[in-house]
Amino acid sequence: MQHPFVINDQHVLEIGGVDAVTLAKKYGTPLFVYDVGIIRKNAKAFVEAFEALGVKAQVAYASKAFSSVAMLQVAKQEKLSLDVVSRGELHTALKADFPTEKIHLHGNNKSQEEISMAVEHDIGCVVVDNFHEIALLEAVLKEQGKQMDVLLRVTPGIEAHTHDYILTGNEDSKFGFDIANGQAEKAFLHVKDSEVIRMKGLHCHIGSQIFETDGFLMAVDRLFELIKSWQRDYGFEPAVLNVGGGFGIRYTENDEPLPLSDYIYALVERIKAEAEKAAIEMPEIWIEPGRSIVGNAAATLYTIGSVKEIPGVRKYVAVDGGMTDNLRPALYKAVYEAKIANRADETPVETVSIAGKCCESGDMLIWDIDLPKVEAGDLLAVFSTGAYGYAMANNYNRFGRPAVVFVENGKDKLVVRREEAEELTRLDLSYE
Ligand SMILES: Cc1ncc(COP(=O)(O)O)c(C=O)c1O
Ligand SMILES: N[C@@H](CCCC[NH3+])C(=O)O
Repeated sequence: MQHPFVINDQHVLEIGGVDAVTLAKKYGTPLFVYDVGIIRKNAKAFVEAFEALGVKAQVAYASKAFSSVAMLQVAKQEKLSLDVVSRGELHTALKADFPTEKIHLHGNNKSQEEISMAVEHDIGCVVVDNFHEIALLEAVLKEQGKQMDVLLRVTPGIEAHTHDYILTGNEDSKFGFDIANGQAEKAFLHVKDSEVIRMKGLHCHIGSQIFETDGFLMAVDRLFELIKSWQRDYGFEPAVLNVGGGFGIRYTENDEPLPLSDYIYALVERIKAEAEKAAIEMPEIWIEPGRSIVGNAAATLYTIGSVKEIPGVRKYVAVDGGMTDNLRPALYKAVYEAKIANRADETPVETVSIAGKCCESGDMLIWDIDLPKVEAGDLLAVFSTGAYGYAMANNYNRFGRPAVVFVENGKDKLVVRREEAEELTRLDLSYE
């Protein structure tokens, strides 16, 4: 299935029960449109899989994929926990009145300010990443007279490259404590003896956009090797195992995502078996899905402007957005599918390339896509833009960031206002 939306009898794409032409007229373009029902369905798929297996779990939405007050309110309604990686993401969570005990702070270089804010608001846990941070956290905790649960982020030496997994002897990563070279154990020994840090368990994250369960299972095996040795040497038993995010979604026909519950069934089975072998109590399982919660829930609507044909070479179809609202094609050569939203069931007749409007030749949203004959004023819907789209939006060329609309059961609501040109000078100070 190319996209999860409906084409109505006026031949127009509908998202969450509202047609794209109406949305574009009402809110302008470029416009991120989320079908909130899909976000809820994705969240429930994880939560209900754990419930069905009777396993204690936390599904922490990785808010880096798309953070806004409305999004975090939906996450809260769906009983998710939350992974934040910055002061801004934590601030957004507080604005959304997210239960602080369900917030986990991540980051490979957390500042004293971020750590202080987390401790001040009594968040649920800090995922510690390096020795510098352990010292900062201890100092802040002592200063505020508090204690904090932590997970130790370890690098298990497994790197997932979508379909294959590479075992690297010496993990080359800016994140976490390496298991192989003993850093993880050194950090564990420090944390275990701390008066203010409570060692709750282990965390690992092997990558993103992963389509198979094998990589996760290999990571679980590595974690249990570690747990068994720490259990033998120090009597350690983890209360929590956090295996990160990375569950893959469909961008194009080359992507074949698993049902989200499949990852959970496989993970729980392996963790149960390993816990039994190690004769320890089944730990709580935490996961941190980002992309798989929001990625396929949104499309971006653009208005087509200039159409430039270079005979025998290429037809460039330019839209009113580009790398400022979707950096992924320029950054990762990411590939997307799209449709002309106002004539969504028309048969493609030509191959064109979709250009953004930034002053960069590399600002291309889609190379070589088959579309019906397009003209200025047509509406282009690019699918699966819900994760790392708005989140990585930027102001290059001083374009304002697009608006975001949530649609559910035929009702649309603006949840992030469009950034207007006047707002782009709000931080500028005069030099006259
Ligand atoms: C630690 C951590 N957790 C969770 C995620 C979310 O990943 P995804 O959006 O692929 O589920 C990431 C990003 O890769 C991450 O670095
Ligand atoms: N931003 C990336 C993923 C980074 C995942 C976070 N560690 C993307 O768009 O695919």
